Amino acid sequence: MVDYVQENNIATLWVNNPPVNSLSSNVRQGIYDGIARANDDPTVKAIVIAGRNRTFIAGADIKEFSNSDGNISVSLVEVTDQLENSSKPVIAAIENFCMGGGLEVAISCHYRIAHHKTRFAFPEVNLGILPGATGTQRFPRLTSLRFALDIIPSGRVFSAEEAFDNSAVDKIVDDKVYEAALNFASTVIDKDFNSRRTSKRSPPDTDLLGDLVSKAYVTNSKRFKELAPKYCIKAVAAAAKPYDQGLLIERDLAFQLFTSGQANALQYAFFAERSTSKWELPGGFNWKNTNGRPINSVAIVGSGKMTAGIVTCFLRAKIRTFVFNTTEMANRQVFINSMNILANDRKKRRITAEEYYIYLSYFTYAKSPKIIAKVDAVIDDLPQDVNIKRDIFQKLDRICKPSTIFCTMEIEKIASATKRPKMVIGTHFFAPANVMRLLEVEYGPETAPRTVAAIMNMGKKIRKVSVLVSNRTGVVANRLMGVGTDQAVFMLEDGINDQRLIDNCMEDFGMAMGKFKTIDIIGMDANVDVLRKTLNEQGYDLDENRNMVRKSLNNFLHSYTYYAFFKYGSRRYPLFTYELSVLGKKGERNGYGYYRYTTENRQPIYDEEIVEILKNYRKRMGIQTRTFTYQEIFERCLYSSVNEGFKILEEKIAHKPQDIDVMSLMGYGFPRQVGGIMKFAETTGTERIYEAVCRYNKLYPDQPCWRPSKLLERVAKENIPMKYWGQIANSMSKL
Ligand SMILES: CCCCCCC/C=C/C(=O)SCCNC(=O)CCNC(=O)[C@H](O)C(C)(C)COP(=O)(O)OP(=O)(O)OC[C@H]1O[C@@H](n2cnc3c(N)ncnc32)[C@H](O)[C@@H]1OP(=O)(O)O
Repeated sequence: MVDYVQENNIATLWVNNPPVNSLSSNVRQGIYDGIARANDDPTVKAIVIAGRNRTFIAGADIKEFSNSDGNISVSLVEVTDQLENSSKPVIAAIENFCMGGGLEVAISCHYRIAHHKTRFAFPEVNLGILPGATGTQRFPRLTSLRFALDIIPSGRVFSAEEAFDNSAVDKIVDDKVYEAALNFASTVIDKDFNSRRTSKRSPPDTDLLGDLVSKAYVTNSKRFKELAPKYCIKAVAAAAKPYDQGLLIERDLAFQLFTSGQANALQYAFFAERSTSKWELPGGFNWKNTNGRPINSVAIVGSGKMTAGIVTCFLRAKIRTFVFNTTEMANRQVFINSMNILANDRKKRRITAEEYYIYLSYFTYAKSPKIIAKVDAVIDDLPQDVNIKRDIFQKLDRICKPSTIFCTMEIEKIASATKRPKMVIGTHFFAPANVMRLLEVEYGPETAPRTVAAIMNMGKKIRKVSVLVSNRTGVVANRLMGVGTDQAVFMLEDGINDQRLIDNCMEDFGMAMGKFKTIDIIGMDANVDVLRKTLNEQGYDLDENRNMVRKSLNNFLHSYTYYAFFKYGSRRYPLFTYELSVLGKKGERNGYGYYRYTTENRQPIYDEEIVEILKNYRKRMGIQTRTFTYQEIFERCLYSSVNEGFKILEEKIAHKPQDIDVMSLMGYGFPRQVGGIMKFAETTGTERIYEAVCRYNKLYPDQPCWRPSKLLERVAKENIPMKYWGQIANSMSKL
């Protein structure tokens, strides 16, 4: 784990713990013992600490936080103290990742040499903790309170150049960092390095503490539903005190965070996100035993609201991207929109000017389908008309090379229209595609495992978190969270006179956005399209029937029929959204939705008109209003999604609860500090949720989302821990 190598009078401690050299217990012990050995050896005059696997250290071993292997070794605090107190100078040779505990190790050394491409960060805040191995005390002393208050509460990654500018590293090299560190070590041998002991210093800007702390509170306020950002600020502020006092404050705050449920949920989310790439198919094919051809070129066919967002994902990954539309104007518009997205990235310094031009050079117009004949994948962005899609994909089937994969959301309909059903798969991007990291990948009954492998690898290449699901009815993430949205609409219809009440309840819980604000952002049309499609599949024409009713608005009999129609058999549908859309409300896009929006300010404004429309609607529908408790709002919006999540598992649409959690976190702004909708179920208690689901099922028999999932029932009754839910679902007979 840590190799000790001596060359002339310099000892090197090589940290070797692939893939990212995390500071597991053996590594900590290895560094500690290595420093002691070098200090005891009179032939050693200086020590270099470096990382094998072409990286320094990416931090503490996160797995050990919740799952200690029982191996008692030194703590990271003891390691950092041991490094600083070394009687011989210690030089850190830093490359690739220097994060969290790795950065705490580096700043406890006496000198730091870094490769110019190193990525530095204190990402602890994203795991619900703080740099509790003296990082909050040493970092501001080495750099400044200003820089530490920028870096530690935000967790943002910073470059070697920024590190150098803020005195976090002493030298940057373009190549061979280890050799540079050895050379540097030979220049400091026998020199006094006492002033290099970080804990002995004071931050250079303690006089500015008040202003800096206030600024940090303002900058990070959006994340204050999480405890860690606030605690990070408090801990860094304590660096203005004498070191020992500051350290006590750091320990106290770190302990509180470590034992909080939020830290547990955030660390769970870290691994859940990574677990989605370990996909499995029912036949035993999986990410390990299946290879897919690399996707080096794609064609996006058609253009809509999301096209430019999707295109830029591929451009940023340097994948040749063809945009194929029948009109030159449509192609040009996609190019302009993509250019605008990249220009914004450049403005915000997410990419350099050079990268901007390189990325754009991967864009190509395709005026004729022949130009895209050799692409590795075609992505469907055509209008929602299945006949148009089938027609175009039939043509492409004849033109494209046999290995070209077709990505569409209409898997079965396109598969049956082509001679390559094995090469047809679903890819669902979430809007805005250039920002949202979730990619839902859907396999159909005939999709080949190697097609799945190719598209899952493509997802990784374009930096998406790809979740594999089986194709049944539409987008799985929408199904998961959509049931909660329907509940919100029903409660509004049934008596809540202020949409903000439901939205505030969800935002207080930590959702990025309330249910009605989400409908407005996604767009009324998109929401209504789902409803229209569902009813159409059952032979019911939503618009035709509404027109019929409109002609006789005050006719009670007709209204009653309308209501009965919409209950459609015994099922209730969230029609108020449709009602608003018919009145011309499109959501944020045209400024009118459940809220109002102005062109200057896209913040939702409460719209009293909604209550008036509601009152008329209720009258027409014969709805008797009633009151709602906060608890009912909370339970109906969230527990309905939990029940749906269990159904998605038992129907084998998703493979494991982590996949469902990632969909809720990355597709719908579920609070990360709760871990995801399934983790929420575990924390709340499945028994409690099951009881509520059964209760609502009795109360609302016209809402099928409350039929209790068999899996939830079993898990609740037998009190089964979450780690077995996927296994149990897989062992249940297919529904
Ligand atoms: C009073 C108590 C005092 C104790 C104080 C302790 C203070 C210190 C705390 C910490 O250091 S917390 C950890 C801080 N570091 C991080 O959060 C970094 C996490 N890792 C990443 O962000 C990324 O992995 C990366 C380093 C940027 C690399 O990204 P890349 O996309 O290249 O690879 P990944 O797929 O993300 O990871 C590969 C592989 O490695 C596993 N892994 C990564 N980091 C860790 C880690 N810190 N601990 C354990 N495992 C880690 C990751 O899960 C992947 O594994 P597999 O999924 O492939 O099995």
